Amino acid sequence: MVPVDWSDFDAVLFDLDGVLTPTAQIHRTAWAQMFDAFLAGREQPPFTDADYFAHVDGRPRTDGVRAFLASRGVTLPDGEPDDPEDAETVNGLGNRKNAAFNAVLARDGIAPYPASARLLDALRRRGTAMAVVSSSRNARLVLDAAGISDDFACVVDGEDAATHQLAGKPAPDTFLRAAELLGVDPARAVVVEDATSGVAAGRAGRFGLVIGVDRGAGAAALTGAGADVVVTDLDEVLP
Ligand SMILES: O=P(O)(O)OC[C@H]1O[C@@H](O)[C@H](O)[C@@H](O)[C@@H]1O
Repeated sequence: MVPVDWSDFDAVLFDLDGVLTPTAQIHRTAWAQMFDAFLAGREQPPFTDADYFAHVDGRPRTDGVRAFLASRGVTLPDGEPDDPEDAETVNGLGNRKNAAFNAVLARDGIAPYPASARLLDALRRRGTAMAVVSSSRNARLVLDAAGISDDFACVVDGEDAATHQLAGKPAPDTFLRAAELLGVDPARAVVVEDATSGVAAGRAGRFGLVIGVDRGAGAAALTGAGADVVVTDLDEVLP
């Protein structure tokens, strides 16, 4: 157990994919499927888990496409948000990956991590305010599919970030907006993240505590990005 004095905090801001639901794995597989097809045509080695954690994890969709392509020395035009899935543009590649993600979600559904569900229950009983802060434009769909939407007083997702022109993680803007919507001081709020980009966002926003959940990014990388504590599952911080 990692001791967290929950009486020091009024709110908890949870990332979604990889923190509350195992959807990071679905995202990672969908990214690999799309990028591997793209890279094969350019005689480049396949997309690896290390590529995912370093360049894509936690970031808004098109930021992830650009960051990974840049790491391979490839630049594509942005194109338009409604580009077809076969367009060789940043948006086209993102749309292709999104179709793969949604196909798996529709086919398999999703349930929360059991330990995450236990922490949500415990915090709800304590009366702690809770929000979801996700870069994903699919966050509300995933929350509904997992049956946990009602646990959260507010959700700030990729759609909200676009509407309000908020910079994506690793910038702190989406977390700060959630704190504002909840009416809490960031110093009295906890950020829970599995991606180094998200941990860095929590640190940059000067939140009271940043909990890193190691789902593959690695404890050293999460600590290096600014996590105060790193756990492997969320029942380690149950009140
Ligand atoms: O493509 P979406 O659903 O808008 O999601 C964007 C990103 O959302 C983040 O939550 C995931 O960690 C990333 O893997 C994903 O790429």
